[in-house]
Amino acid sequence: MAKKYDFLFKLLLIGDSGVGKTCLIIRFAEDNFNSTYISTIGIDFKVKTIDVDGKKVKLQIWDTAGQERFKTITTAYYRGAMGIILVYDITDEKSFENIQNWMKSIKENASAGVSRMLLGNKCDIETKRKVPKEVGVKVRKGIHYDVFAKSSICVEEVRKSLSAGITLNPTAREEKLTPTDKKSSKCALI
Ligand SMILES: Nc1nc2c(ncn2[C@@H]2O[C@H](COP(=O)(O)OP(=O)(O)OP(=O)(O)O)[C@@H](O)[C@H]2O)c(=O)[nH]1
Repeated sequence: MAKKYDFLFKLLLIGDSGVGKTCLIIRFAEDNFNSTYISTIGIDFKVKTIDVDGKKVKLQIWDTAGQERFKTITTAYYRGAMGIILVYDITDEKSFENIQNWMKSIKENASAGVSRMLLGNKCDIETKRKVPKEVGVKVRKGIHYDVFAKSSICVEEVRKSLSAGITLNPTAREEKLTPTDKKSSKCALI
């Protein structure tokens, strides 16, 4: 059977429980939103194929449970990830403070030099914002986005940046993971 993609990338979403990781993935993969909160148990994934420079790039996006009790299961998936997306809720200061702990967890469990992206979710409820936009940018130094899974507009911006951040290595064999070349990308991944 003919292969439907040229490259496969594995991405992982991490962050506190309830920040909206599942909603972001559903918005990204299915362009949908559901306000009912069903906490993720362990780990799940969705697949989305995007076009980058005329190549079909299959993104396998892993959704991890934010709850502490699933940490042993979820950290086992860090190693295989090429990009890790850290998510916090802009209306929840604690979820932003905890980004430091999630970063520590990346250091301990992921491959060295894995690309990272920081997303502040739920910016549709700007009136309840607790984490100033500038703080998010300053703390992480790299590129940072405020998004909302509730609308596809913000998420579309991230999709474009993800595409720009993915650098396809022409010498890599198909189906092999290709590391993001941070120097040459514009780059959503920090
Ligand atoms: N207003 C608003 N609510 C959101 C947004 N994204 C997610 N939510 C809500 O936040 C709640 C939690 O969303 P989830 O995506 O399940 O959160 P999670 O981070 O996957 O949580 P765990 O699976 O427990 O780790 C749900 O009630 C969502 O409807 C958003 O952009 N705006």
